[in-house]
Amino acid sequence: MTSPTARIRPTVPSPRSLADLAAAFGLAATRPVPAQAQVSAVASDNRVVADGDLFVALPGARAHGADFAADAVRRGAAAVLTDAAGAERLADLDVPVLVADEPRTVLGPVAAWVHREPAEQLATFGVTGTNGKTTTSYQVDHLLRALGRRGGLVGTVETRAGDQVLPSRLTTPEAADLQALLAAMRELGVDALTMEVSSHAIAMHRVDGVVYDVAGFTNLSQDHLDFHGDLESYFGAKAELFTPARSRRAVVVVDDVWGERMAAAATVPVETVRTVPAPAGAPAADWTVDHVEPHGTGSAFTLTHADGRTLRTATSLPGGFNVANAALAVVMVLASGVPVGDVAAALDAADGLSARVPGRMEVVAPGDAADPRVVVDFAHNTDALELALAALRPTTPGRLVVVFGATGDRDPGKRGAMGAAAVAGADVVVVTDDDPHDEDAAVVRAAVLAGAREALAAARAAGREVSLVEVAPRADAIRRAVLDAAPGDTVLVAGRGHETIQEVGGVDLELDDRVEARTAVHARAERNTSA
Ligand SMILES: CC(=O)N[C@H]1[C@@H](OP(=O)(O)OP(=O)(O)OC[C@H]2O[C@@H](n3ccc(=O)[nH]c3=O)[C@H](O)[C@@H]2O)O[C@H](CO)[C@@H](O)[C@@H]1O[C@H](C)C(=O)N[C@@H](C)C(=O)N[C@H](CCC(=O)O)C(=O)O
Ligand SMILES: Nc1ncnc2c1ncn2[C@@H]1O[C@H](COP(=O)(O)OP(=O)(O)OP(=O)(O)O)[C@@H](O)[C@H]1O
Repeated sequence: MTSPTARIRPTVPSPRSLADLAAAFGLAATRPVPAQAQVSAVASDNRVVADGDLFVALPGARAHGADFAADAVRRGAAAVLTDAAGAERLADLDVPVLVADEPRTVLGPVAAWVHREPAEQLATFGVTGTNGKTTTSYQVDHLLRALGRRGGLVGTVETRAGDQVLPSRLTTPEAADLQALLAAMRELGVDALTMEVSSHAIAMHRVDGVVYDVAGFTNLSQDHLDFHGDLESYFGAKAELFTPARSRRAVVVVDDVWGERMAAAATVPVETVRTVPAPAGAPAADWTVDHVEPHGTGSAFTLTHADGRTLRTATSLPGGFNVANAALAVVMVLASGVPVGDVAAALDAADGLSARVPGRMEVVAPGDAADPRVVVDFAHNTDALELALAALRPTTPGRLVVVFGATGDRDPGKRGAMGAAAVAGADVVVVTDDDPHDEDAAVVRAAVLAGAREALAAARAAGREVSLVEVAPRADAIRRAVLDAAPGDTVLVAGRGHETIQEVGGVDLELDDRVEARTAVHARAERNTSA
């Protein structure tokens, strides 16, 4: 995770009275607030504080923000908001200090207030779910731009505000940064915001202060249980998004039981989308997808509402799960009130849902008579890995090769399952490193290999020959997989997608799977020409 050094914020400050802020939120101050005191923006990290900011010093797992308040003031912070413990440490600070019981729970509404509720001046779309948030949000933004809107995008890969693009640190930014970003978008003339809403963000109040016009749910499967503890808590965190405090309408994919439960749990109007044949007894969905057919590198499909509205379009991304993402994106835009005829016309003009999503089923080499196809994907949990392999199998005449690992310091429970999923879905399994973080990479690989080896016996009993190798570091694994593959094979490099930094033992190493894969493809070409 790179340190924050910059953030997108409005260029023209529009200060508000600190005394009015304290009154509006019932915040006590450690000393009287001067009547003329003003704040123009909010920051919760001293490293991005600018002149006139309110610095919010949050208690955290690794530090208390109060430790950074003096530096924040040196950088121009005009006031501090913190909890009682923080206020005790800041008795000598020479700016006003406001006190809240739970600064994290007021941070979002306070930042929205300071920036004059920017989310209310944008059409806002939020996407949550274990997998598909990035892909779906890119498709929503693509469709909104095709409809002539000036789209803003916030998510795992990047933050786009008008023509400003900044790489992302978090999938969902902290509330102070998010509200500054929304205010900057408003200033730039952006009129529609699409963003990913992670379950961490909901649980940590990062999106408090935003009520999404439309909130979408992709799916839920095992991930992030190291943070949420169990699936029910993980589900509960996501369900919070589909309440009046956080959204006005919900669109829920009901392809799995968690989707059905989410549709039932939502306390805002819900439109359901079913993209696979309904199991017996399942309630009818509002929207259904059928007539799915191969279309270029992806699929064409028909979306039909129970009231007869229908449209046919396509996504350029492979796999049934990308039909689900595309259908969700279309229904989210329809749910915002855009007539189906306008959406259909925009899709026709924009070649369907054809957003290129960095590191999501990104084709590095198309494959030809001399070389294998090489694809880089972000699949980094069991469900995603299974689906990514299944998506590539039908267009792989030769062997399906997968190069992947598991993240260190996260969710050890999913490592064996990922190893097993790789053996079940591929012909050649290369276990390597993902982002080890501070964990011993060999220990992580061993856990993945253990699950793979167990599945190997079952695969061989079923008559499938699967080869399993361990190669580290990751760059060598990618190179070896590409050099050893044959024409007609597909090499899937999974887990890191768009990422360009690998965190190993606290050190940020430059590593981009796409660059490594491309280099290996060129090495094949040189080997073939010199042969
Ligand atoms: C579990 C989690 O989300 N923790 C986040 C949380 O950490 P924390 O509360 O422990 O804060 P801390 O690091 O102790 O710092 C305390 C306070 O001091 C401030 N500080 C800290 C250091 C400094 O130099 N200056 C400074 O002002 C911090 O901004 C913070 O307000 O607040 C920090 C400051 O914003 C975040 O950096 C940190 O995200 C960590 C790095 C993280 O890895 N988060 C991941 C798990 C995450 O949020 N992932 C989801 C996506 C998940 C998915 O779907 O894949 C995401 O939305 O990105
Ligand atoms: N609807 C889906 N169902 C299951 N798997 C999916 C779906 N959409 C994408 N995937 C798989 O999950 C991976 C992650 O997709 P994407 O980045 O769109 O999801 P995400 O929720 O944003 O992930 P993250 O929160 O980690 O950024 C993809 O590379 C693909 O392998």
